[in-house]
Amino acid sequence: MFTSAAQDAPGAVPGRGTVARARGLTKAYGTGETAVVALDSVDVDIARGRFTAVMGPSGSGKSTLMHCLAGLDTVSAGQVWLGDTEITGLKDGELTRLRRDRIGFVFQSFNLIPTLTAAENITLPMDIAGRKPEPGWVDQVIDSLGLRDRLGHRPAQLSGGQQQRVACARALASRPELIFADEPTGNLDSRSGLEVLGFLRSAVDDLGQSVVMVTHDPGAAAHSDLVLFLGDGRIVDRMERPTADTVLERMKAFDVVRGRLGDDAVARED
Ligand SMILES: Nc1ncnc2c1ncn2[C@@H]1O[C@H](COP(=O)(O)OP(=O)(O)OP(=O)(O)O)[C@@H](O)[C@H]1O
Repeated sequence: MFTSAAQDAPGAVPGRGTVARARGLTKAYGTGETAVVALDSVDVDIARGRFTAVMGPSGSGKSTLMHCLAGLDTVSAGQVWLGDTEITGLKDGELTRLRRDRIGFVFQSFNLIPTLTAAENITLPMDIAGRKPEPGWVDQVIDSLGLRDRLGHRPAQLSGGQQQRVACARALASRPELIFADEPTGNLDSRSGLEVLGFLRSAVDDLGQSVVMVTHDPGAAAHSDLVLFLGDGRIVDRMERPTADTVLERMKAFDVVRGRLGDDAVARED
């Protein structure tokens, strides 16, 4: 049975279960008059086996939310869980292991090691952990990304789209509980971007993965199942089955509100 708190949290999907969640998540940078509240008591459930996009105006707290959910940043208040593990309060070493073993990351800038081949990059986190990949799994990931004939290449010998596909394979190699993608198409041309988005989609549909993607691009968000909209450090809206047009319309509403606030500020100065 669901508690009302779980059902009310943005992102919750009854019957799915949550792969990550936060309650009262607050993150402030600095202190005193210069303090910036990047996240303001956020409650969120990330549904297992779904593709969730996070959108919002610049400075609304998207990256901060991702970093706090992924244990890349400490929180000022509140609690964060990955599965049943409360990550707020874990020691640095425990957090490092949790990120390495249970979370996959895809960044805008690929973050591949230039001296290693594609194959070595893909298995690097598992090699560091001293873990053997599940038989057949890494092969399945490599084939579904079309990387079989590129495995011996170094990053500089690959196109941007191919490098990002290697980064996706690395994120998936350990069969993580949750994959975080931070603007994964930001450095790609539209065709390569579509390939990466299609892969993240099939990682959810065909491989049973859970994905959270931060993006500025309504077209990218349209590949997700659910968009969470952040405004001023709070989740202010959610949209199931988004399309590029409906997401764009919702984002325009932020500009209208900002415009009104700007007018009010001018009026006050008068
Ligand atoms: N290290 C930091 N020190 C001080 N303030 C920070 C720091 N990181 C983020 N902030 C502030 O926190 C707020 C949220 O930032 P965040 O990067 O999470 O927003 P965002 O929605 O990801 O923005 P963008 O779309 O521009 O990347 C902003 O006001 C930002 O200036």
